[in-house]
Amino acid sequence: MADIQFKRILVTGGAGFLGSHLCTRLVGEGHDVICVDNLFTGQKSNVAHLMDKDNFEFIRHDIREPLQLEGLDQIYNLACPAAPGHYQWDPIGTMKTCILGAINMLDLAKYNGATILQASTSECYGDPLVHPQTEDYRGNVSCTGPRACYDEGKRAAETLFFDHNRMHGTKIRIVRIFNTYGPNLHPYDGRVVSNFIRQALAGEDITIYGDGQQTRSFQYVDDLIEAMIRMVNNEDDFTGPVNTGNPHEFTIRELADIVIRLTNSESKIVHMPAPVDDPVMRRPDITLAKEKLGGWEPTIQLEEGLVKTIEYFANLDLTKWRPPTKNY
Ligand SMILES: O=c1ccn([C@@H]2O[C@H](COP(=O)(O)OP(=O)(O)O[C@H]3OC[C@@H](O)[C@H](O)[C@H]3O)[C@@H](O)[C@H]2O)c(=O)[nH]1
Repeated sequence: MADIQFKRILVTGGAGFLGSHLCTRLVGEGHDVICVDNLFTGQKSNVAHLMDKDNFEFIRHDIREPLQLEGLDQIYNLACPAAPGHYQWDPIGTMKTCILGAINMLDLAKYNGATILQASTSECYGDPLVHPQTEDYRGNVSCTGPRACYDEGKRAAETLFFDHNRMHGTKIRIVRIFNTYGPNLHPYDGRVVSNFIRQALAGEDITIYGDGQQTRSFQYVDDLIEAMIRMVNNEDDFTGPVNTGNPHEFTIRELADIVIRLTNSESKIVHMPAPVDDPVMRRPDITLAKEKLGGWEPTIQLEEGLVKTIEYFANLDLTKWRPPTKNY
């Protein structure tokens, strides 16, 4: 029998920010891609350019419900609202997506003998007391605060992945994704990069929450997609968890100044109250990713990535976009 080069790959959250980039890349490589999304924060327009391809299929489905599919080789489990405002809008629903979604997709992976990747998060480290964050740091996470539905949901999903692996031998991969940005971010996503760019382009006030001295490390989406693909296809059965992020760290005030400069905006900066449990600093240690993922490291630095993202936002017709919730 001829060796089949292309794989059948399920991407949950495939119409979302990250999922749409992943689907585009996998379809372009000739794989048979099934995109599942409930379209809560995902958008059909993100995958519109794939709809007429023979090797792409879109299914509107919520992974909190079981899904039966045959012949899968790989699953990328990306489905979950990721912006704090939107994941806190229905916190019980978010936790169900993390936990029931993980169980349903793990069972599907087991049934198919597929390798499954979990999109985990730097939020597993909570408001970290270790800096930069290494994978063996167990985190400083509130289990009762408003972020817990996501932080603890994602932590529980990691637990389920490892238990499935230990109980059933399911082939698992876990990446902990640090703040990521790029085209296809929802204009009303509510996270800092999309907010600042949207505000700057419209000449509206730039909303810094708190004093702006908190830090984040911003990864351009293409670098993340490369890391995820290398992770799923690694032949050492390296499960992770592995950090993927860009270790260059910026204060939120610095980000605001860069966005204002790159957009030639006349927007003013205003300060608003800091969200509860907002992490004070965040930066990935990517030593493990470099070692295990064939020397992977980010190739696109902040200004270059922001220019591409600003260009995307400048061409959006905002009258065609509906905020997923009022929290943006
Ligand atoms: O308009 C805004 C939005 C956000 N911010 C601040 O910018 C920082 C980053 O906030 P974001 O909402 O973009 O993202 P966070 O880092 O808080 O959470 C993210 O972390 C990693 C991912 O897993 C998730 O996508 C998300 O939870 C925070 O300090 C936030 O308070 C602003 O100052 N103004």
